[in-house]
Amino acid sequence: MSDIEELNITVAVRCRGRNQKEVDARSSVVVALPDVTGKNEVSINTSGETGIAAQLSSKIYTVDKVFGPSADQQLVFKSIAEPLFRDFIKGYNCTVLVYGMTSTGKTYTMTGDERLYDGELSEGAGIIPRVLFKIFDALEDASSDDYMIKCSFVELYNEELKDLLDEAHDSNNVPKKLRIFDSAANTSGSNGSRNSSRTNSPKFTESHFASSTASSYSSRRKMRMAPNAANTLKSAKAPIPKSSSSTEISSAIHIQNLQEFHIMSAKEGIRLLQRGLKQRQVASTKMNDFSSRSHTVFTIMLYKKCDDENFRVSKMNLVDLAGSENINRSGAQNQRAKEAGSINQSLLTLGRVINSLADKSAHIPFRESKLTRLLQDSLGGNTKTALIATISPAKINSEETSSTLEYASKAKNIKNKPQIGSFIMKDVLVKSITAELVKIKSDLLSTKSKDGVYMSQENYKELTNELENYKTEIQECQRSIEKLNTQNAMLLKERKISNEINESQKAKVRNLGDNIEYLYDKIDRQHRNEQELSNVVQELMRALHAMQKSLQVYEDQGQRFQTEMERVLYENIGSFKKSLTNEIEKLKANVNEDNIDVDANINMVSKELYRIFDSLNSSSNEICQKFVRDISEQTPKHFQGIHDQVGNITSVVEAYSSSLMAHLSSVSEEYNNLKDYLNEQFFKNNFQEALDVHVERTYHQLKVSANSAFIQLRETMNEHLENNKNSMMQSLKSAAAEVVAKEMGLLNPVKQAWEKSLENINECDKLTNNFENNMHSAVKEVYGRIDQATNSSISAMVGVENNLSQLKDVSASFRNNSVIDTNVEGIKRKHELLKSQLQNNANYMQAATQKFGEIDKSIQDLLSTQTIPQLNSEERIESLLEQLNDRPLRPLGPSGKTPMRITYQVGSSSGLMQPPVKRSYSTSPIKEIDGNKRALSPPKRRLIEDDTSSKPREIQ
Ligand SMILES: Nc1ncnc2c1ncn2[C@@H]1O[C@H](COP(=O)(O)OP(=O)(O)OP(=O)(O)O)[C@@H](O)[C@H]1O
Repeated sequence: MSDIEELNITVAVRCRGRNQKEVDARSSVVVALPDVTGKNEVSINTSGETGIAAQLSSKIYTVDKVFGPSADQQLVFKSIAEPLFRDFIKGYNCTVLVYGMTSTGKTYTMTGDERLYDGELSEGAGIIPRVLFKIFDALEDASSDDYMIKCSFVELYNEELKDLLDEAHDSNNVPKKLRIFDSAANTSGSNGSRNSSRTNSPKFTESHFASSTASSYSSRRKMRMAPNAANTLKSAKAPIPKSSSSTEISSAIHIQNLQEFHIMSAKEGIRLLQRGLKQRQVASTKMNDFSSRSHTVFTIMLYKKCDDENFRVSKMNLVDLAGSENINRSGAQNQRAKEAGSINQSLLTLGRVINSLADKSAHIPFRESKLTRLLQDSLGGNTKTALIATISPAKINSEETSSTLEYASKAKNIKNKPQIGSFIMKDVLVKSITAELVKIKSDLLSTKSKDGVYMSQENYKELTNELENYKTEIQECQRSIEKLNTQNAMLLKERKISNEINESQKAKVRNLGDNIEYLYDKIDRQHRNEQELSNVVQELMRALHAMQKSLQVYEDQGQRFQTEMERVLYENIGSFKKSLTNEIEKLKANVNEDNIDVDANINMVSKELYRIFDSLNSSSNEICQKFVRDISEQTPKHFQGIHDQVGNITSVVEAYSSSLMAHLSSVSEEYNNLKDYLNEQFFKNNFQEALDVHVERTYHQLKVSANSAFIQLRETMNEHLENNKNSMMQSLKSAAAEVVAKEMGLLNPVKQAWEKSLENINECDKLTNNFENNMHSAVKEVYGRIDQATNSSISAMVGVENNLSQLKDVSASFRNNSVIDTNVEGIKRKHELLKSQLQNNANYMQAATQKFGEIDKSIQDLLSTQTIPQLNSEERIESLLEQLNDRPLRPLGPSGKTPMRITYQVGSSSGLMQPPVKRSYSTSPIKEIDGNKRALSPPKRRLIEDDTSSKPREIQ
C-alpha cells in the first residue's frame, strides 16, 4: 500500500456575479479574481478600504482553479469534473463536492439546467447532466453487454437519509427507511481514525462473490438481517439494477434500502435526476429554506467489462452540500432550532473533519455525522475528489465568503490515496439482472390482468411469508438479544473476577519483584563484604611483607654480630700477636744482654695474654649479651605485632566468613522459598481452580436461567449450553493458557536471570570457601614460618649462648692452658740453657782471648826469630779472622737445630665462628760473629696458615 501515490484534493473557487438582492442592497464587490479563469488566487477585502489600501489589506487565498462570474458551465466541467470523469471511466471512484453559502450557485454548478432541449443539454447544464451524457459518449464504442450504468439519488436532511428516487413518495406509500452501515472491513476499526480503513483493498475477489451470491438471491428476507449479516452481502447486492435493497456510497459505507436504477441512456439518467429534483422540490415548498439545509448525493455506478469473467465497478459521487452559513448558525441554535433541523450536524462535522484532516490529527470525527460517514472515503480515502467552493462577490456576504475560502484552502491540504475500484463477476451481474427482470415482468403482468392488484399471488404469498418470517426472526432476535445480554452480564462478571485474579497475580509478581530486589540487595552487600575481605587480604600481605622484613633484619643483625665478633677477635688477636712479637723481640734483645730478667718478662707476657683474653672475653660477652638483649627485646615485640595482626585478620576473616555464610544461607533460603513457590503454586493450582470455579458457576447460572426461561427447549438449550460450556471452557482455557504463556514469557527471563544469579552466588560461595581455605593455609603457613623463625632465633640464641660458654671455656682453657705453662717452662729452660751456653761461650771466649795472647806472643816470638814480611796489627787480625772463618760455626742452642715454635689456637667450631686457624711463627737461626751473638739477617715473621679456605693475612 505504501506505493500508492497520495493526491491532494483538487480545490476550485467559483464566484458568481452579484445577484439582484445584492445589487439592490448596493453591496460592493469585495472579492478580487479573474473574470473567467487564470490566476489561482482569490483575494477578499473585508476592511472596507478602497483603492490601494484595499489591495494591501486584502487576504489572499490560493487554490487549484479560480472561476470568475464569466466562467461558463462548460469551462467548469472541463476544468474540474472532466478529469475526474476520465478516471471514473478508468475504474477509479471519484467525488465532486460543491460547498458554499446559500444562493452562491452550488446547485447551479452541480445540476444547473438539467432540461433537455431537442434531446440536448443547454449551456446552463451543470456537472451531473454533463456526466450523464459524457458517460454514454465515452462508452459509445463499447457493446451494451460490456457495461452497465446505475444511478441513485439520496438526500440527507436533519441527519435523516431519503431516497429521492423511491416511487413510494409518489404513491403516498411509506418509503423504505435508509440506513447507513459500515462495511465489514470498516466495522473493526470504525472509530473514526483515518488509518482504520483507508488502506483496505477495495477489491472483491471471485470467491467473496461466489460465497455470497447464492445466499443473497435465494431469499430476499436475508437482506433485512442484522447489520453485520447485511454487510457481508453488500457486494453481491450492489449489482441489483432496480429495487435493490442496498448500495454503497464508498467502499466502506453501505446504505441499506437505497434503490439503484439501471439506465441505458443519458436521457434515462436525466429523467431519474429530474425525478429526484422534483421530489426535493416538493419538500422544499413544504419547508422554508429546505434546499439550503439539505445535502444531496447523486451517484453513478459503472460496471465495465474488463475481461470475460469480470466487470470493474467504479462510482462517481456528485455531492451538493447544504449552505455553509448553517455551520455558523448551528452554534447559536437552541434545542428547538435543532429539532427544526436548523442545526446542521453534518455540515458542522464536515468542517471539523476538514480541519482534522488538514491538521493531520490522529482522530478524524467521520462517525459524528451521516454526511461525513457517507463522504468518509472521499475525504482522505481512496477516492479522487474535487471540491468547488462557490462564493458571492458582495460585501454583505463577505463574512461567509471568507469562511468558505478558509475551508477551501484547508481542504486543499487533504491528501487522498486513489485506487482502482473493485470487481464483480459477470455471472453474478447477469443473474441479478435476470432475476430482477423476471420479477418486474411478473408484476407487470399482474398489473395488466387484475385491477387493483399490483403483484402476482405468488409474490404476494412470498411477501406475506417473508413478513411472517420477519416477525419470527424478530422474536428470535429479541430472545437472542436477551440471551446475549444475560451472557454478556455473566461474561462481564467473569471478566471482573478474571481481572481480580489478574490483579492478585500482578500483586504476586510485584511481590516476587520485591523479593528479587531484596536478593539483589543482599548480593550487593555480599559484593561489598568481598571487597572488604580483599582489603583484609591486602593488609595480610602487607603484614607478611613486614614480617619478612623483620626476619631479614634478624638475619642482618646476626650477620653483623658475626662480623663484629670476627673483627673483635681478629683485632684482639692482631694486637695480641703484635704485643707477643714485641715481647719476643724484647726477649731476643734481652737474650743478648747479660743480666736479663726472663721470669719477669715471661710473667709479663703471660699477664698480657691473660689481659688480652680477658678483654676479648668481656667484649665478646658484652656483644653477645647486647645481641641477646636486643633479640630478647625486639623479638617479642615483632612477634606480638605479627600475632596481633594475624589475630585481627583471623577475626575479620571469621566475621566475614560467618556473615557470608549467614547471607548465603538466607539467600539460599529465599531462593528455595521462591523455587518452591514457582514450582508448586505459581500459576498452577489457584488459577485453574478459579477458572474451573468460574466456568462451573457460569455454567450453573446459565443452566438455571436457561431452565427457567426456556423450559420447552430444554434439550436444545442443554445441548447449546453444553456446547457453550465446552467452547467457553476451551476459550477460557486458551485464554488462561495464553495468559500463562505470556506471564511465563515475562517471568522466564527474570527466572533465568535469577537462576543465573543463584549460580553466581554458588560460584561466589565456592570461591569464598576456596579463599577461606587458602587463607587458613596461608595463615597456617605464616604461623609455621613464625614458629620456624622463633625456633631458628631460639637456636641462634642457644648457639650464641653456646659460643659464649665456649668462649668462657676458651678463656678458662687459656687460663688453665698447660701448653703455655709448658712452653713458658720450656722457654725458661731454654733460657737457662742459653744462659749456660753463653757462660760457656764467654768462658770459651775468655780462653780464646787468652789463646790470642798466647798466639800474639808466639807470633811476636816468631817475628823476632824469623824474617817474614812485615804485617801491621790490623792485617794480622784480618788474617786471624780469615782463619777463624774457615772454621765451621756452631749452631746456637744445645741441640744446635732448635727453631723456636709457638703454636696457638683461636676460634671455635660453633656455627657463628670461623673454623679454627692454626698459625705458626718461626725465627731465623742466629750466627755467632766475632764472639757476639747476633742474627745474621733481620728476623722475618711469616704467617703460616693451615686454613686453606681463607686468604692468608700477614699480621704485623
Ligand atoms: N455562476 C452563475 N452564473 C449564473 N447564475 C448563477 C451562477 N451561480 C448562481 N446563479 C444563480 O443564482 C441562483 C441561486 O443559485 P443556486 O440555487 O444554485 O444557489 P445554491 O448555492 O444552490 O443555494 P441553496 O444552498 O439555497 O440551494 C440561481 O438562480 C442561479 O441560477
